Amino acid sequence: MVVEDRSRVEVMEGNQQRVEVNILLLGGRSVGKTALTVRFLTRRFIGEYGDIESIYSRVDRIDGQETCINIWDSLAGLNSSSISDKQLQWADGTILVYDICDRGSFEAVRQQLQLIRRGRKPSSVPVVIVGNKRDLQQHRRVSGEEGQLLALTERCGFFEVSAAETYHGVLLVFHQLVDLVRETRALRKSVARVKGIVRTVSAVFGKKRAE
Ligand SMILES: Nc1nc2c(ncn2[C@@H]2O[C@H](COP(=O)(O)OP(=O)(O)OP(=O)(O)O)[C@@H](O)[C@H]2O)c(=O)[nH]1
Repeated sequence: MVVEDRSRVEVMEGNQQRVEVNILLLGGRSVGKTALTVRFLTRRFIGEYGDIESIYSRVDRIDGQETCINIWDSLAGLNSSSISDKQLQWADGTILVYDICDRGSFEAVRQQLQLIRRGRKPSSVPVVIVGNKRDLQQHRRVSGEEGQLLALTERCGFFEVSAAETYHGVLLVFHQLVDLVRETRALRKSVARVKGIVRTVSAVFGKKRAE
């Protein structure tokens, strides 16, 4: 029986295990993907970021488990809702970012969600939706309720944050997604285990019936 195990568990010195989680950041232009990534990695907000697409890593201890979080900070293309197959295959979980002052970026998140979920069960692809730039309340174009409703109907996590103002909210976003990825992996493993038992039992009883 072949069980697909994407846990990528690495055994380190002293028999400690390190888990790897790949997180893909998507969203329209200038919604703050790099700002969120930099905030999470360095606790800082710089203000201006170049147009660079990169994969960054940070190691955290989450629930007593050493976890290497790899973050693919994608560049929004001309068509802000496009996602490559390579990105989808790489990601264990996705953060979809919109700017609360830009309705177009909210619609782009809706479209990206459809692309990610194409032909897959919602439970197999953990997604957290993030409304960024919460500090710019006077320019708000997307209400918190709209964001929440989208997340609820699509079974995603949801946060409104300000990469410019706080580190803690940003930390919660990344950690919630890591939790969701770990739950999904555990579920996948137990389903595979049950399928294996069912197969063994059917093989034994099938043989007995044939004798
Ligand atoms: N006021 C405010 N500005 C923010 C916030 N987050 C990001 N910005 C600003 O928004 C602009 C775009 O931020 P980026 O992080 O470069 O956005 P991006 O989504 O990576 O942009 P692309 O490179 O186009 O994909 C920058 O000028 C940031 O300073 C925020 O929480 N509040």
